[in-house]
Amino acid sequence: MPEGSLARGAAAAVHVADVLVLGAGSAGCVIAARLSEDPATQVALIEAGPAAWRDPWIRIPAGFARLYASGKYDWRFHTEAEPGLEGRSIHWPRGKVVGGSGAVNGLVFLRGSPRDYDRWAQSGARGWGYDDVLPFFRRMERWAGEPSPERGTEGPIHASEARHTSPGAEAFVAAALAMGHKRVRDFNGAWHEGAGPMQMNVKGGFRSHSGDMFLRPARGRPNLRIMPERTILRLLFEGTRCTGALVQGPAGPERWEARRQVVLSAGAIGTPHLLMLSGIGDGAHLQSMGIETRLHAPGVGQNLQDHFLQRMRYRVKPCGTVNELVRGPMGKLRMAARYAFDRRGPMSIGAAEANLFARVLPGAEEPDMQYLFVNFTVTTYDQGPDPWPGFMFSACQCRPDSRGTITLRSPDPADKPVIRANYLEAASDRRLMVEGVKYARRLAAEAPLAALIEEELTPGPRVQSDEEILAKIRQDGGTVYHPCGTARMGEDSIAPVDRRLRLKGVEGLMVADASVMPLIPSSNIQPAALMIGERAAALLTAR
Ligand SMILES: Cc1cc2nc3c(=O)[nH]c(=O)nc-3n(C[C@H](O)[C@H](O)[C@H](O)COP(=O)(O)OP(=O)(O)OC[C@H]3O[C@@H](n4cnc5c(N)ncnc54)[C@H](O)[C@@H]3O)c2cc1C
Repeated sequence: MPEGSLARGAAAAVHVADVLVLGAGSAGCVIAARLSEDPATQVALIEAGPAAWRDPWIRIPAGFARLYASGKYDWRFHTEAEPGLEGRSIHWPRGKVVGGSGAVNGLVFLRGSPRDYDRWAQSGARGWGYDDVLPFFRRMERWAGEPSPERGTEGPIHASEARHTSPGAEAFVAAALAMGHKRVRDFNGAWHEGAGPMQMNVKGGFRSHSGDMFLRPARGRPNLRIMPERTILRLLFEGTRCTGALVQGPAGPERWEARRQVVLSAGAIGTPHLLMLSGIGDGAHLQSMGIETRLHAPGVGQNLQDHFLQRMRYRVKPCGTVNELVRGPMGKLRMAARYAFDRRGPMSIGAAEANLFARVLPGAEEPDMQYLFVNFTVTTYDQGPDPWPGFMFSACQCRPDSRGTITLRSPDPADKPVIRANYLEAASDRRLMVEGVKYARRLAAEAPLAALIEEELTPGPRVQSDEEILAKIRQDGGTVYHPCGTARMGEDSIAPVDRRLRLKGVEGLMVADASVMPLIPSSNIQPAALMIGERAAALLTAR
């Protein structure tokens, strides 16, 4: 196999562990921490990014926007020119740091709907229905709200309702109630339709992520080696058994060997990329890249799903939006002082402050759109909040039908893979997005919001017909950063991974991250990635 431009130096230093976890992201940190609870199991965890658990911009919830704009800890992926978006290429940030995307994400902590997991089971991931996965959702979380059989209270990831509600967020929820929605008591409970304050993975005003909450407390264990700043180049094999990985370390190439098990947790982009670099993927594609096919697995890199969104941006009357608060040093100082005083205020909020799940299409049997309220507007994140009072909410399709692909650009591990999201390819997605914008306008016209809004900035008042709305969505729509499904579980012959997370046709290789999701959950997907990490650890320890 070609090693590419990343591999330098001559002989690789050899390291051995019982279990080798590849990728210290949301799922990988859970797996390494859980497996190393057994002192007899030697665990090694390999990660490309640094161990920056105490970086204040990771810890402060509002820091996500700064990390996003700066590109710090980001793999900086981009899609190809998207045909459905007038040829625009979309930035796909992915965490490159211990904690992975969970260390840089927007902290929205929603599992999706119980039905999502029943659909997983129906699609061929038997044993992953809601009743099967619920114990693992409960195991990883520590919910600070009202106790319920659906919620865990003893896990490492802290979850709570937003510690701050702005007048805009209150108006958003009130407008949804005026439309006839119910106020949701627990968005991670049995049924989640309606509106309410956002749940976030926050502990005492700080981000609670698996790098910090699972891995950091485990780092003193003599049987756990955490190896940051190492790029995995490809997997190693003996016959049909995966035996380890070739890694580019700070001082040269390293061979990491697993006596018992390799767990690939490099995320929805990294996992299929590494599989293909290792000769596991569609044979014709691998051949076209000059890579010898070890296993013809045409499902690797297929079935890519993501949540697409359209932002509804508003210029509003002065009402305590972040746009107003950050204007001038005094505003910033006040926000910082408030946060320093009691860890509340706008800096305690991640990507959204309030939420609505709604049925938009006539006859829908369950919510098909998610609306996320944000107490600021940006034209682009790198410019920061707009210079006028403003807030926005995103209309996100819960379960898109369009499917994308991840393929190789070259056999060189240093070359980023080719990402095609194929947003809006399915006619059903186009229709729902258009209806989603129209529904958002009805919400904005309800008295509590209408009293604050001065002007719709995006899509804008000139955009009225369905054709105009769709054209605007193609020009302006974006992503909630939830790629998944690129090495899906299933029983059919195309699904690369079985329901025990084993890569089919290879021994000793488990895949455990967002890539195994057969179908995208209806809302933000990190809780599901954490749940997969818990389940993977349980599958490995129950041998
Ligand atoms: C900007 C942003 C905002 C988001 N907002 C939210 C949100 O608010 N709520 C929510 O639920 N979800 C959100 N998400 C999505 C969520 O964070 C991810 O879906 C989830 O963290 C994925 O977990 P994972 O374990 O599959 O992969 P990741 O957490 O991405 O972990 C993969 C790890 O593998 C490492 N890796 C990959 N390739 C290699 C290699 N070759 N060598 C060494 N290491 C490698 C990566 O560096 C990374 O640490 C967001 C994501 C982003 C990027």
